[in-house]
This record gives sequence, structure tokens and C-alpha cells, in this order.
Amino acid sequence: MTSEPRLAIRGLHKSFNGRPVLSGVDLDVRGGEFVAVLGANGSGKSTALRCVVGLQTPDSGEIRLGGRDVIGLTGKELAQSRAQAAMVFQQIHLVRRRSALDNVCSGALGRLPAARSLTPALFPRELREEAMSCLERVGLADRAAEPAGKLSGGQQQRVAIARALCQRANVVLADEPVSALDPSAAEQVVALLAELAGEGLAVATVLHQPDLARAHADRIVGLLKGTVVLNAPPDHLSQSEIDALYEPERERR
Ligand SMILES: Nc1ncnc2c1ncn2[C@@H]1O[C@H](COP(=O)(O)OP(=O)(O)OP(=O)(O)O)[C@@H](O)[C@H]1O
Repeated sequence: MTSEPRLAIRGLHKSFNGRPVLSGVDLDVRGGEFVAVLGANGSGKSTALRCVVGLQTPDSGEIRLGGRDVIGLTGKELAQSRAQAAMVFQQIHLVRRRSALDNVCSGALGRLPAARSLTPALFPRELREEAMSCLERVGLADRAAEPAGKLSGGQQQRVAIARALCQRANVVLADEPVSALDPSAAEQVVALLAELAGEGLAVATVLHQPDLARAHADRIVGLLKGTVVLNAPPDHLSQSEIDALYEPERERR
């Protein structure tokens, strides 16, 4: 594991309509590390990850990707810095009628010349080869030609992860990637994310399954009402510490 974090978040604040959602969040993810982010509904998990990839704008704080603060960057510099991080979502967002391979190739659209990115027929051969090796890494090379919509939910999520690899992201952020999957597919996808971290990627995933986090993560980060209250390897955390993250949900019921 490298010592310089690939992703370093410092003092992240975000409010919606005057209501604080993130109140000074710090989070580091190093290459080779698999971090699970846990917390009750509304604790700010998605907002924190969305700020990293530019889907939300924080009110204040630092987001360092590859050692460089991306807040305040503009234009090409911002695009290059942000491309280091790719996001995988619960709703998988593949083009269902396109092949798995075409979907994976689309991870490279940000670096293709415009004339090459208009339609998959124009994707260069080298890109198709790279996308194929990304599909191999997620165990789906044999389904490359299949329309994405015909694959199972777990397979589609693995295609989305391959697309993140084809973006050449070195930080992969996943927001509840397994919430829509059955337990066996969920286990496979989380194990895959852990394996990719083991190969050197920096991976952080929001999970609603503390057991999967305990089984696979190197570190668990717990958010409570927009504040990091846990940050430790699973075997350093008691079940009651993890259960306490979900107290606000129980109070609401
Ligand atoms: N674009 C937005 N506009 C207004 N409020 C928002 C917006 N995005 C998120 N929120 C609110 O911010 C709070 C935190 O949302 P967020 O999605 O980050 O929580 P979460 O921990 O990921 O929750 P969940 O587990 O339910 O996905 C919630 O109360 C949510 O309603």
C-alpha cells in the first residue's frame, strides 16, 4: 500500500437549503486500500463521494486527487484531475442495447478525440483491446458482445466497474453498488472491488451491509449526521460501535 493518499478529503462542508449535511468530513484512501463507508440514511455518504467527482460542489474543504486539490481548478486541469476518480452507482447507467464492450469503451470518452467518440463504430482498435482487458479483470470477457441489458444485475455492475477501469481511474468510488443485487451477486461485486484494491487501486464504497464491510474492507469509515465518527480496520471495531451508526434511523421509526 502506498503512503500518499490517492484521495484525501479535508474539512468537507456541505449544506442543502441551510441544513448541514457534511460538517467537516476527512477521508483518506490510499492505493491498495479498500474502504467501506457506512452510516444511516441521510448521514451524508453519497454527498461526500459526489463532491469528489464533481456531482456536488462543496461549500468548503479540500479534495486532493493524486496530491492536488481539485477545488478551484477549472478547464482541462480540472477534467484531468477529476478523471483520476471514477464513480460506480447503485443504478448502473449502462446503455442497455449496446454491447458490454461498447459500454466499457465509453469509460475512455473523456480522452478520445471528439471525432472518434461520436459512435462505437469509430472507437479505435487499441481502445477495444484495452476495454477487453478491463472486462477480463472483472471476469466477463466471454460476455463482451452481449447487449448490456441482457446481463444479470451483478454482471452489469461488473461491466460498470470495468468501465471505470477503462477510464484509467486510479480511485474508484462506489455508491451503494450492491443495494439492488441479490446476496450472492452482492458478495461477488464487493469481493471484486476488494480484489481490485488488492491490485493497487484506491477503492471506497458506500455500503448498507455492515457484514460485507466487515468481511472485505481494509478500513471502515462511519458517518453520523455528516461527521466521521469511526475510522478503523473492521477487527478494531465492535458490533455496538457499528450499530450506533444506525441509531438515528431507529429513533425515526
Ligand atoms: N441535491 C440535494 N438537494 C437537497 N438535499 C439533498 C440533496 N442531496 C442530498 N440531500 C440531502 O442531504 C442529506 C444527505 O444525503 P446523502 O444522499 O448524502 O445521504 P446518504 O448517507 O448517502 O443516505 P442514503 O443512505 O439514504 O443514500 C439527505 O437528507 C438528503 O435528503
